[in-house]
Amino acid sequence: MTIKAKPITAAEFALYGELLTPRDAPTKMINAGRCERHNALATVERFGGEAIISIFRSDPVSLPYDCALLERHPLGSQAFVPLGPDPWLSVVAPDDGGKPGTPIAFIVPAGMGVNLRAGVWHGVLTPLDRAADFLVVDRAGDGVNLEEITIAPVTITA
Ligand SMILES: NC(=O)N[C@@H](O)C(=O)O
Ligand code: NI
Repeated sequence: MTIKAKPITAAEFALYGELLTPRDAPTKMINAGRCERHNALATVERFGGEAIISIFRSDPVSLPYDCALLERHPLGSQAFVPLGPDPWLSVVAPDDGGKPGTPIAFIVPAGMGVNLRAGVWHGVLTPLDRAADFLVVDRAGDGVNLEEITIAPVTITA
C-alpha cells in the first residue's frame, strides 16, 4: 500500500490528538503584557504513574518511507514538540477492533508539535531528512504502556 503525506490540520488530526502551536489569539497576556499565553493546548492524560518530560534525539527518515511499525500507549498521552527548525512526519492510524486501520501520514510544519491522546496508534517518531531533537511529554510508571505491532509495510510518499 502507498499513501501520500499531507499537511496536518487540526480538524483532520482531532481524532488522534491536538496540535501544539499558538492559536490565532492568546488565552491571555502575561508578564506585564510582554508575553502571550496560549493556554492548555492539550492535556496530559495518564492512568497512574506520572507525567515526565524527556528529549528524544532521533535519526531521520526520508520520503518515500516504508512504515511497518506502529504502536500505542494505552496508559497515557504522548506529546512531541520539535526543538529544531525542520518539518517532520507524524503517522497515525484509527483503531480497527484493537488493530490499526489504514495509516494517515501528516507533514507537521517546523515548530509545530502534536499531542497524541492515550491509546492512539502512531508510528514511532520520524524527523524528516535531518536528525532532530524533540521535547516529549508522556507517562512513566507501572503497567505496560507500550503496545507495538508490525504491519504490512505502508510506503509513505511526498
Ligand atoms: N518508545 C518510545 O519511547 N517512543 C515511541 O513511543 C514514539 O512514539 O516514538
Ligand atoms: Ni509513542
